[in-house]
Amino acid sequence: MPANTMNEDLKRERQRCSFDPKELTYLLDGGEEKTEERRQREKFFLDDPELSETAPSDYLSHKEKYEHAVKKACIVFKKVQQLQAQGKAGMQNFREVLGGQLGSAILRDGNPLGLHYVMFIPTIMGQGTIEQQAEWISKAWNLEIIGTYAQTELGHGTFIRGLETTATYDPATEEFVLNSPTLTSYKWWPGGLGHTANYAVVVAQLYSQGICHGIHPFIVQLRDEETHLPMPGFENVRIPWNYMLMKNGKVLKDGSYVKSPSSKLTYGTMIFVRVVIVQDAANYLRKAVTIATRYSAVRHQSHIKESAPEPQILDFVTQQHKLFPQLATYFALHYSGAWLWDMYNNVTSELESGELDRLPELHALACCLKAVSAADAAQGIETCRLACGGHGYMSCSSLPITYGLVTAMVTYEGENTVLLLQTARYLMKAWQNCLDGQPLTPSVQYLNSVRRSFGGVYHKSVPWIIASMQRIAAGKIETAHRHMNDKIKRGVNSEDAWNETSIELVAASEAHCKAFIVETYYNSVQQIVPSVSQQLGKALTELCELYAVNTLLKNIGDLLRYSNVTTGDLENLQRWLEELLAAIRPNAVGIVDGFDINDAIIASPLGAYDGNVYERLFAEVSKSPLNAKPVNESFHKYLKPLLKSKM
Ligand SMILES: CCCCC/C=C\C/C=C\C/C=C\C/C=C\C/C=C\CCCCC(=O)SCCNC(=O)CCNC(=O)[C@H](O)C(C)(C)COP(=O)(O)OP(=O)(O)OC[C@H]1O[C@@H](n2cnc3c(N)ncnc32)[C@H](O)[C@@H]1OP(=O)(O)O
Ligand SMILES: Cc1cc2nc3c(=O)[nH]c(=O)nc-3n(C[C@H](O)[C@H](O)[C@H](O)COP(=O)(O)OP(=O)(O)OC[C@H]3O[C@@H](n4cnc5c(N)ncnc54)[C@H](O)[C@@H]3O)c2cc1C
Repeated sequence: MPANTMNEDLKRERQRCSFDPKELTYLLDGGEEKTEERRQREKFFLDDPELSETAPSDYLSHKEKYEHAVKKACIVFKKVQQLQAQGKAGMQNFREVLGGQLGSAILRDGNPLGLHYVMFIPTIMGQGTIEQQAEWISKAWNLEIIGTYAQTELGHGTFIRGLETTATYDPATEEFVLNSPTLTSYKWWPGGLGHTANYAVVVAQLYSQGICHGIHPFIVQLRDEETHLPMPGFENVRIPWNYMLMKNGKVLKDGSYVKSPSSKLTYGTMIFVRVVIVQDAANYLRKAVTIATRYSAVRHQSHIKESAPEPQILDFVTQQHKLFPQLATYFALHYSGAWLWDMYNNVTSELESGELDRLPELHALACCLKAVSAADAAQGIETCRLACGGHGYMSCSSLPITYGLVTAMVTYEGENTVLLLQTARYLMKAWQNCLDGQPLTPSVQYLNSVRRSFGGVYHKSVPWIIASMQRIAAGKIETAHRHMNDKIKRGVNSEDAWNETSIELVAASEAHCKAFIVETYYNSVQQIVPSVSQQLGKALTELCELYAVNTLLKNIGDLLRYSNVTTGDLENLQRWLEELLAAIRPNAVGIVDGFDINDAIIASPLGAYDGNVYERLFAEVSKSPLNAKPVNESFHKYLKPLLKSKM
């Protein structure tokens, strides 16, 4: 590949961008100094020859991939320790390196230590007493032990009250006896459980004095700390009394049970991970849209005008309509994720002082935001793959693997439909409160105002769109509530009525979440615009408008059903969408440059900063061991005899 050449199209794109991409980078990182720190950190990891790929891991066997990942995870851990020793690694850096964008670039096929950091340690922090934290956290931070989070069983993942593993307290020995007596009670899915972890937080049904007290977390040793040989299986495994994490519910030594202030505090780690997922989903989407946008600026094909040269595919308006909403969705999820992270931290500190009032609202928002961000990011990444035509299908484009990682988010940490139904429970209660004139929590306040006014004359503004989306959400909430109650009035019991109404309940929950995202995104941009250059402010505003208009237009049916919008208004919205695509077009490459994603993290010949797409693609396929010899052995072994036998 010619050294230091920059693709001419990308050069031109960069010249025509109306703002300085560096300003966007600093904004997203939280300041120039933070950008510099991040870049240094990335360099520290990515320039390490032991961490850089010699050959793509696609060509390794399953076993080799695992061993490769463990080796790299250990190198990463040692490097994090070095940073910590220099006072350069805070919690956020830890997250970024062990998971997140940087981590997933280094550990492309997954991080064997991921669950240790994202669930094992947070569970001990959230569910352990001070003494238990003192005992386990430092061991875990220093990797003297490796943990995982073993909740899901072969038979139950969603319905955790149905878990079959039991932990029965024996006051005679002051021990718990753990049992997974059936095939369906086998712990199944926990990350790192197979070969990496030697400890786990095991979620089991607590029995004491003959009474079942529901699910609780226990620390269980899985493997010998020296030999790593597995401990005997889950049949009558005895663990000491203080291995039950007892910050919330507890068993006293005599076997009496002390209830937690809320049984749902046991579910705290799941809320934490759902919050993290919103941010992660956004980051994966921005990587995919960076790849697809740069590629679309470099790729020329077909004609807009027969008389003109083949255009950049980014000039097709349909291509813009595929990609620019994904750019905007990144920002929408980024700001909603940041908002949720703040709320999570505030509510968590309230919980520490015994205040539980805001837990239901946090749970309702974390559930729907996790569901919508995972689904939208997955769909957005798939759209980016499709937007790259055949080359997007190649595994070296990084788009298929990115989609694979994000589509898993739809299922883990609470399957999306199930989580949307959790939010719907909250919304049904909120609507009843609204009807009864009871106070509403901030995220559902809009129900009151929407109930008072059904209409609202179209004007070309995001606040009008927010009001329309809230109207749709309130309409769907009201419809689901009414239909469910009609069934109950007709004699259907409430559980069956819930199930029979669940399609509408899920739709209500999604609509509520989308309205929340648009409003949060808009408020965030309103706050940012005065502090940035006029050019960047304009670009950020256009993206926010695009997200709002596009989201509303995707719900035309709902808009017609729940508001007094006219077909003329819809035409205006369509025109506005097209104007925004045209306005964003000159800045598209500048925006993805502003994400400042290192080429090694992009890891795609289609999306590198220099735009040398074809040269990089060629270099990539040359790495395949299949292409090392001109004739593969299978020709002599199978094809040739077959060809001969036909002659
Ligand atoms: C220490 C810091 C470390 C920093 C991090 C450092 C490094 C990190 C390294 C890397 C990270 C980087 C990236 C990580 C990104 C992604 C994560 C990667 C991997 C994750 C792998 C996934 C792991 C898993 O999947 S673990 C298993 C998860 N399982 C689930 O989620 C199960 C889903 N099911 C449930 O949650 C529940 O069963 C349920 C569906 C909610 C139903 O529960 P149930 O008890 O039946 O409740 P019910 O419906 O009857 O409702 C009762 C009542 O309770 C309320 N409720 C329910 N849940 C909660 C909750 N969580 N909180 C509060 N309240 C809750 C519910 O609304 C009801 O209320 P009401 O009666 O209506 O009032
Ligand atoms: C990549 C990956 C990593 C994972 N890591 C871990 C881990 O580290 N630790 C751990 O403990 N677990 C882990 N899991 C398990 C994960 O949390 C569960 O798979 C997830 O919670 C979904 O549960 P399930 O598999 O039982 O799905 P199911 O509940 O069986 O879902 C199947 C279908 O049933 C529907 N359904 C189920 N219940 C309802 C309902 N009440 N109402 C309406 N529809 C319903 C769902 O919507 C879905 O369509 C992981 C899973 C994956 C895929």
